[in-house]
Amino acid sequence: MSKNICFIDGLEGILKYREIDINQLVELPYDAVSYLLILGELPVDQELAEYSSRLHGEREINREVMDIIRMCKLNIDSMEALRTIVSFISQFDPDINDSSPEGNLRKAIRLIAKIPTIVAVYYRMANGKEPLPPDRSLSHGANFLYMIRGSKPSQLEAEVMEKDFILSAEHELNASTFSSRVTASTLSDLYSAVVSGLCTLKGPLHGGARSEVMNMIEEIACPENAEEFILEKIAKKEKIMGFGHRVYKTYDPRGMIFKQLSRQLAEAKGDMHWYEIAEAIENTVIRELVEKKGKPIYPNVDFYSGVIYKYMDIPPQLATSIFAIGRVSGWIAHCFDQYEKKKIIRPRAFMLDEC
Ligand SMILES: CC(=O)SCCNC(=O)CCNC(=O)[C@H](O)C(C)(C)COP(=O)(O)OP(=O)(O)OC[C@H]1O[C@@H](n2cnc3c(N)ncnc32)[C@H](O)[C@@H]1OP(=O)(O)O
Ligand SMILES: O=C([O-])CC(=O)C(=O)O
Repeated sequence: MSKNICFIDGLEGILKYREIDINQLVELPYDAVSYLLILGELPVDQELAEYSSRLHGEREINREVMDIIRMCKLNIDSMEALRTIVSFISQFDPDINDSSPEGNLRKAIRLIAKIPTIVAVYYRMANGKEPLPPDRSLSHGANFLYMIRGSKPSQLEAEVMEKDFILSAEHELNASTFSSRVTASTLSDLYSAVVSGLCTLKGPLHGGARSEVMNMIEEIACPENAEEFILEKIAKKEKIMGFGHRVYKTYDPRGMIFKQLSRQLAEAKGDMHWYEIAEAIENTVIRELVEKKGKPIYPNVDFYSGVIYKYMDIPPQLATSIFAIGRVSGWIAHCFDQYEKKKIIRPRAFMLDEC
């Protein structure tokens, strides 16, 4: 595979997957972006139809898996359930011991297809509702919303969910992808590598920031409270969740798209409340940290995505799992790249001083 999986220019705010700009990618179906990441090229129509049909046909989970999900406690973050269940389902994969590229692709498709079902089944059980079987006729985004809600989403909501998965899908050597790659570098199996990614994504300095953003917005409650809340956090030297990035020293291009999408949802629902709280937070952070202190602390991918979930009635408990549904294609693309290298990743301890 010749094209780089990801390119980031953190000073100019440019992001590409396989040489295609994120602003173009976000207009495609998630299945096409998943194919691009994993197989290296955008699919032609027939290839996309076949890939989607394989993905949509692998969404179901078996009875034993449902029984184990039922045993999870009801009040945990869905990431805890997801991490456990992904580890559990590897034993049912007929290709678990086939590490050929074809065997790995079949495992990849099962993982990408089943992860949204696991999250939705856990969520419905935890809320005392019967789980729903996936609907093969729906896109990745629409099917996920259908499985958690029990009714088909509006076209706008389905499109926003697809775009969320695309914007979350890949980001070079972020902490969770690095974890997955390290696991793959030992030639361990794909399920193990994805479990590594899940465990690392969960932390609040990484994918876990999304649910913290939602909690913060709820705590602030109205736009007039935002400034005082943020000033207090800054005075106490606390980090503001959903802001700052190791690589971007300007506005995260995905943050910009998420902001537009959350405004679009707010306008469509005729309710600017959550959007206005978010904008008041952003204005205060930019004024206090960027303009007054010269620190490049802008909204990252986790900030306005949290606002979107408020408009789609998605609870904080699901936020990081939704990130994982998108990111799994990126983890797998990196694992495939690592499997081809057949080289163990083993940094020296002094490199930690540079982290
Ligand atoms: C999908 C993702 O993983 S995107 C990131 C999601 N995480 C978050 O939103 C959590 C909040 N943000 C952060 O913790 C950080 O910005 C990180 C982890 C994303 C990046 O961290 P680093 O590159 O190591 O930056 P670091 O933490 O060293 O911060 C540099 C300076 O900016 C400040 N800073 C960084 N982020 C923030 C923030 N969100 N709020 C307030 N101050 C911040 C730090 O306090 C530090 O100030 P100092 O130099 O005066 O000590
Ligand atoms: O790249 C990183 O460090 C964090 C990350 O996963 C992202 O921004 O999507």
